[in-house]
Amino acid sequence: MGVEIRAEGLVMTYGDVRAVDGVSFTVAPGEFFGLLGPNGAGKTTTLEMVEGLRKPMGGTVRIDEHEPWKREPELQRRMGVQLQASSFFERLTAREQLDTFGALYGVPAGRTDEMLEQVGLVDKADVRTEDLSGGQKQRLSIACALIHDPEVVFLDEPTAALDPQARHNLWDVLRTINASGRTVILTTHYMDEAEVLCDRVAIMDAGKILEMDTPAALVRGLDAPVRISLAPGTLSAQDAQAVAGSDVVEVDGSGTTITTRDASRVLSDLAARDALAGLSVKGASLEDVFLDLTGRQYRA
Ligand SMILES: Nc1ncnc2c1ncn2[C@@H]1O[C@H](COP(=O)(O)OP(=O)(O)OP(=O)(O)O)[C@@H](O)[C@H]1O
Repeated sequence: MGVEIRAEGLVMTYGDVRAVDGVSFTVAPGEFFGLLGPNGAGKTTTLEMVEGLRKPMGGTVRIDEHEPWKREPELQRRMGVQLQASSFFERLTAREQLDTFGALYGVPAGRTDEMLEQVGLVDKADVRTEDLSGGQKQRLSIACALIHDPEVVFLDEPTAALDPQARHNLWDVLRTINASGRTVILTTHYMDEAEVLCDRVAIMDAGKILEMDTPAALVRGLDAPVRISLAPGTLSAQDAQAVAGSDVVEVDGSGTTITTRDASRVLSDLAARDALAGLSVKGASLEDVFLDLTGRQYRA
């Protein structure tokens, strides 16, 4: 279960636009891999080459020993590609969509119920797809991609336009998919999503990968200061300045914030002063890494 993906020097141009400009990465069997980047970074085009929907203009991609653009049936059966919600068959219910996709792959009866259960759509089984909410359509499209129990799953912005509750529900579904050993590749604009789901991420911009590593390693590599906040009245500005290890101190109506590169020293001094009321410690996140690399907020 789980395939290996090797992309080397992938190139795709549209006229003058080098949409993908020499992209290389490897995804290990069972890994959860994220492609991150602002609009137009080249994520979808990269994914389409890996899925075999586009033949690379340069470079190679292999899924195990196969070249995906050749679309060999043996490989197709092992791949699940999340369709855009608009690609559903017209006028069918959620159950009928899944039955139809299942029939195409010759999967055993009963699989539809399993999938409805997995994506939390049992009570919507008999609703026509055009009457489902955006989030429900999104989950149904993932169920359709999984109906034939593929070893690798490709998801292009699976949680786009979902409310926070629906996003979190979908994260659970994606974790379950990956926990069963499948390789998962997803693109996303959401840094928090990548941080919690992905084993490794590649940050792309203008057709190139800028950095690739585990989210934790990327955050560590940033070597960013930590912000330690305390409730109002816990520590005066003067006392906060005197805390061992504190670099910058800000005091306002919401409390005292100490910025430091030596959080353990600051925290042990605060503990010694019995000044820990309302403590919150905030380190850098993947979003800070993204900002640092691209010089801007992600353009979601
Ligand atoms: N079919 C196409 N014809 C011409 N240009 C295209 C085509 N598809 C993509 N592009 C261009 O290639 C670049 C990369 O697009 P791509 O869709 O791969 O980026 P993306 O990172 O997936 O963006 P988004 O986050 O908006 O989906 C963009 O400049 C885009 O305008």
